[in-house]
Amino acid sequence: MRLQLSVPSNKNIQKAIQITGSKSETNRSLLLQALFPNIKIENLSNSDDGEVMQEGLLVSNGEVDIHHAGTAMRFLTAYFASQAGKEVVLTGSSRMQERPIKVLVEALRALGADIEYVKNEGYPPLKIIGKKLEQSLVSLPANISSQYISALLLIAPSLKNGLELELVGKITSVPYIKMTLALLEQIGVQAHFEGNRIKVEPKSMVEDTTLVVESDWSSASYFYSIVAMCEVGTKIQLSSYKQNSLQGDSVLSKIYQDFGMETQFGENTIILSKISDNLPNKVNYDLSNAPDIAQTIAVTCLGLGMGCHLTGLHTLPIKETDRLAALQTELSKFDAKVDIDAESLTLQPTSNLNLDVAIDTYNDHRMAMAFGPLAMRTDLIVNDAGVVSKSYPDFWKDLKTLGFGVQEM
Ligand SMILES: O=C(O)C1=C[C@@H](OP(=O)(O)O)[C@@H](O)[C@H](O)C1
Ligand SMILES: C=C(OP(=O)(O)O)C(=O)O
Repeated sequence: MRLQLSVPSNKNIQKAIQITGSKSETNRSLLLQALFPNIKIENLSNSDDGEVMQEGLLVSNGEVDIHHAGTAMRFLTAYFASQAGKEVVLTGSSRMQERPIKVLVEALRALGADIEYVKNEGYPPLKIIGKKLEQSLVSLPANISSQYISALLLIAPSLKNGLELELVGKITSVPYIKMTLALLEQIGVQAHFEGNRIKVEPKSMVEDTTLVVESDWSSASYFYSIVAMCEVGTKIQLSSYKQNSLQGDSVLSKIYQDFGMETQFGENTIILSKISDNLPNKVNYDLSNAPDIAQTIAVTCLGLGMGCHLTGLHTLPIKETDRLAALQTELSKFDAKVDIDAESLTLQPTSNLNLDVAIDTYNDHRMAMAFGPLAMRTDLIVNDAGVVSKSYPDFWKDLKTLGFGVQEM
């Protein structure tokens, strides 16, 4: 699907949008529910990633294809490895077969798991023969993806002696690890995270518990970007959100103050308001705790004619696409000057944006959604716009609700 996007006729938007549950919280909650069936879940994500996780958890034998879903790949690897009697080949899209998983496989093998690489050493697909894992202490690198750590923590309470992890190197994407621990706590599992060690106690049964998934803050980022590019006075209400979020991307409410915005927290809602046009020329952020909003912020800066220096982006090259390279290519189509290195991106302020640029999306939902808001500033085309379904299938419909022109070509 190729979409032509154009600016809303009324740039002073006043609308309300309901966003579905966080895909990160959803996929964790689903795994916990598979281990402890008396858990109930509310406000599940309607994303492709949530669906493949749900379907994957139902399989006992045969092939499980999780397509592009990193969390499903990593969480299900740990799940199947720990389930005696299950035997699967866990595979994914061609990009998933390029996303590394060795750190997790080696940690699980050290705990006693039976996992083999079907094609290339260190990458999916994996043949997993489920076993009762007997070991309870393992050490693993923490600087590549926090998802390996969350995967181990999620199965930890179901292991006979629980689990103790020693994290080696600088820990990346820390809020996602804390989210996992917070969900364990909500179901009554005891866990401690201090320095580079995490210990999770075993638990054979949990009380009846309902996990209420907060809506997705990474999805909210695109509305922050839209409001930032609107007239002063614009307000968009999003639900269902809370001030004490488990999601690190809720840092958006602070970051977007730099773009002349304010976030008001109500009961279950946030209202994003544009309150000032007085903006700095350049902003700097370390996004090692919130890597998924890097694309949104870079495009907001482009749209507002601001520069930015974004650091802590060392995980971006192994996500749905190499996001650093993809950002550089696509931002440059607007005549922007962009420099990247292994962990940072620098965008120079750009005043005149090229017209009718066609954005390539590289099978990456966030490339499509990050550039969508730029239609506030210039008409543009988004190629393969259907990629948004990975995390936010209703994205284009919601943009239409705000008055954007969204035309299939
Ligand atoms: O645990 C999670 O739910 C996630 C962790 C992050 O990955 P990394 O830890 O690989 O940075 C993030 O980018 C991803 O979208 C979701
Ligand atoms: C990196 C992402 O997802 P995953 O790693 O779960 O595929 C994302 O949603 O931005």
